[in-house]
Amino acid sequence: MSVTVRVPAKVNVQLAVGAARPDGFHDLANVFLAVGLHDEVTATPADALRVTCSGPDAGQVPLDRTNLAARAAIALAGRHGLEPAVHLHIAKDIPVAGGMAGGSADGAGALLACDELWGTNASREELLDICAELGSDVPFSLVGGAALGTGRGERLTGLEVGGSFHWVFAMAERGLSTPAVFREFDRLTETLDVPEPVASQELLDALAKGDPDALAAAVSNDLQPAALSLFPELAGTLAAGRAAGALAALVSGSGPTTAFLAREEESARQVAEALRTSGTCRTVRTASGPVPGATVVAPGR
Ligand SMILES: C[C@](O)(CO)[C@H](O)COP(=O)(O)OP(=O)(O)OC[C@H]1O[C@@H](n2ccc(N)nc2=O)[C@H](O)[C@@H]1O
Ligand SMILES: Nc1ncnc2c1ncn2[C@@H]1O[C@H](COP(=O)(O)OP(=O)(O)OP(=O)(O)O)[C@@H](O)[C@H]1O
Repeated sequence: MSVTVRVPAKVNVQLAVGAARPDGFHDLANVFLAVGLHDEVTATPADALRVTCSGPDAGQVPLDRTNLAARAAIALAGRHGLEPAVHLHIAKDIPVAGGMAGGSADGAGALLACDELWGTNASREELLDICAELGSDVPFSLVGGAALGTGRGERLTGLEVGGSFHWVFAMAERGLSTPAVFREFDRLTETLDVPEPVASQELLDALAKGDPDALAAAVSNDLQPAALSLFPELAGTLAAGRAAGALAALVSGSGPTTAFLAREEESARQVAEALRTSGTCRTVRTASGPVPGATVVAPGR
């Protein structure tokens, strides 16, 4: 018997960042959109906890108890008085350390897979609680679609989206550490008055209408200057996508993946092709969103 769960990546269409809090985290107005790049997590009974990973970036994924999938299994087992005796296999297609919540997706996926495998029947509320303990992005990986995250990004309100948006993602030659990008944000804003983060009404309206031009005019990422400061070559990738006709070009979350919004599927393909030949990135993918969050795809024997 094993259970497989499919979990999407995310792009942040707005990431408004407040000043550092006493606990080191930052309050956010974080508008997430789940996009059609997926990891799959398969949970199979085993003698002891074990994590394996396949896919082009598998070598960069830790296979010990720091892996978010392992931490999710340990957290669920702990709450239900069980041993986390499970083999978790991650089929990884989401770029690692790319700002697309790849590790978070695996945490949410493992949690749902183990809940199904062990019959723990955790309520949605308990699952979301565990997700929030694992990381700020993990609750969104569970729910998917589109949502506004407040607090450190873990308190979610679902958003209506009136259509599908077409994206191109350019993966960079190396990763960026999320804490390092937030630290660089703190350094760059040290002498500034950082306002309270608020969601943009124009952006929420654009999502609700499904209007790519309006969304392109409203996207923003307060972490972008920090990501560019740590990884200046990303400016060249953003320029190449804009020159190829992208409606908007931005760093995805803490980066270094860059995201390009296109009006339709065909123009997304053209932007992707231009980026592939630009020599400014490692690989290029297209994906649309919103898509559903963590979903059981194969419960079975
Ligand atoms: C940049 C985003 O991906 C945007 O969605 C998220 O804010 C980051 O979410 P995440 O990777 O799940 O982050 P966590 O594992 O919760 O935190 C990693 C580190 O990022 C920083 N961090 C994260 C979230 C937040 N609201 N403020 C922060 O300052 C902290 O240094 C924290 O130690
Ligand atoms: N299941 C996992 N998959 C990938 N990385 C993981 C996983 N579990 C832990 N990690 C660690 O987390 C680091 C960040 O990886 P991840 O792919 O989650 O970054 P990210 O997509 O930038 O995250 P976010 O967008 O949530 O900030 C990796 O360098 C790795 O050491």
